[in-house]
Amino acid sequence: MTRAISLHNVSKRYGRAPRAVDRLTLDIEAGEFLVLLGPSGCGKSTVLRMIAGLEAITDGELRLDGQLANDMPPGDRDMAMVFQNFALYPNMTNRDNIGFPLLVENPREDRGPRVDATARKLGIEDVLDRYPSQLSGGERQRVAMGRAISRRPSVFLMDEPLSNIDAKLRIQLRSEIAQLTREMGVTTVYVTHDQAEAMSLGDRVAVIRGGVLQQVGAPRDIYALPDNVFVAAFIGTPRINLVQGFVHAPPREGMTLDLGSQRLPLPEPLSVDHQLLRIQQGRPVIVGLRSEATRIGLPSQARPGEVPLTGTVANTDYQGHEALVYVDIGSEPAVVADLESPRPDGSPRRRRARPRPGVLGRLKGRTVARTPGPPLALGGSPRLPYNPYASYDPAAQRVGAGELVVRTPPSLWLQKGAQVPLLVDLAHLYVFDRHGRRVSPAPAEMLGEDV
Ligand SMILES: Nc1ncnc2c1ncn2[C@@H]1O[C@H](COP(=O)(O)OP(=O)(O)OP(=O)(O)O)[C@@H](O)[C@H]1O
Repeated sequence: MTRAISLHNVSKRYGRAPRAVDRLTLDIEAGEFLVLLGPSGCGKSTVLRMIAGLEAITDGELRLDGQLANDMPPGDRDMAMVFQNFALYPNMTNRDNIGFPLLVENPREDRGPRVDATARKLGIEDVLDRYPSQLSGGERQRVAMGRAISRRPSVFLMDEPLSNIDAKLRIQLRSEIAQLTREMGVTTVYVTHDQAEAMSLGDRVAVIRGGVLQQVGAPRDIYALPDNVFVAAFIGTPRINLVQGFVHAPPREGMTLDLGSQRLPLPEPLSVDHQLLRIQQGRPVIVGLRSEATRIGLPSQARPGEVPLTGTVANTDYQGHEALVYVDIGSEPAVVADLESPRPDGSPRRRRARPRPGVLGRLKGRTVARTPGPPLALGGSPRLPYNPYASYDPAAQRVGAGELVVRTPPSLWLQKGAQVPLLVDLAHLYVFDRHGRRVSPAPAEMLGEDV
């Protein structure tokens, strides 16, 4: 059996603190694999714990298969949880750990066949008679998974189950989890801060920020059409290039996006999306270009839909199969607050090196993190005059200088400071308004479509 989970306007407040989860509405279909994705402290685990019944719901409704379940005891919900720290009983063998939920369910039943079948599924038959301390991290997590699946629950709740495992094994276990849960057809709610994990696992991904649901959809859809700048920045590697801009649309002249020292011309006749940008005339906007939107090429090599820019190579990041070239186009970065909020308890869980906003961005980030509704996009460092010959400043990289990341073949070696011609594919251009909402491609409601 598998069950549908429905959260309607669910909030959680701990004492007098602002809501850790703020009016969350989400319908999870029976058999669906839904990922809750967001930065540390955004409320993902709290949502999971409320679904499990381990945390009381302050406001709103939780329904399981349509039945109100706010006050249903955890034991009656038929859910199994897998945590990041494995949570195995150290003084029990792995066999007993896997069989423990079966023992609780029915002490008289012979657990052997089900434990063996579970272990076979997870490839851990050889370690059943050892203790958890005698296993590697990956094996321990498989035992934890085994304990969760042995009694065939109707829902799996997984809280960062792979975050204590090294990168290579994590990818292997990730595909094992995907296969296992699909085979079993059990509704799964999976919490992670890792967007790559979310994109590869989820039927749908729900992006949360500061306790507020930002967007929910299939991975392809939220990548292609992020509702706001936070979702755009959180999803995708390398991170989307975000720079500050202005819409320049004088009467009887072509429309351009002013990116600082350069302008991006929008080709005539204007597409519907670009026509609608006229509303933003004179207002600051955020221009988003994913790495696949930009390539190095001469204006004469432009394909239909591509427009030229120029830039200066700021840095090259050799990746083996490709190189990421950071090109300074003389624009100002748009810093998105709260992409990587520090863990409140300061514990070292899942730290990843990422460009961090400057002090101003971090301070502003704290104030907007709890802002319900669309996130604010904040300015970066003060604007400096564009100097193509200026030497590369690594500090500028850390605060997210207004550079474009361009993917190139690894054989192309570009020297720092070199001037490069760029071609921007306008099919991959995003524009967000000053509140961070996507305005191009135009959202369905702007086009008068049903949403
Ligand atoms: N028992 C608690 N008492 C008070 N505050 C809490 C409690 N549990 C969580 N919080 C707060 O609620 C907020 C959301 O926490 P939660 O653990 O749900 O976030 P998260 O997105 O799962 O973060 P992480 O990925 O770091 O686990 C945080 O600000 C956290 O400090």
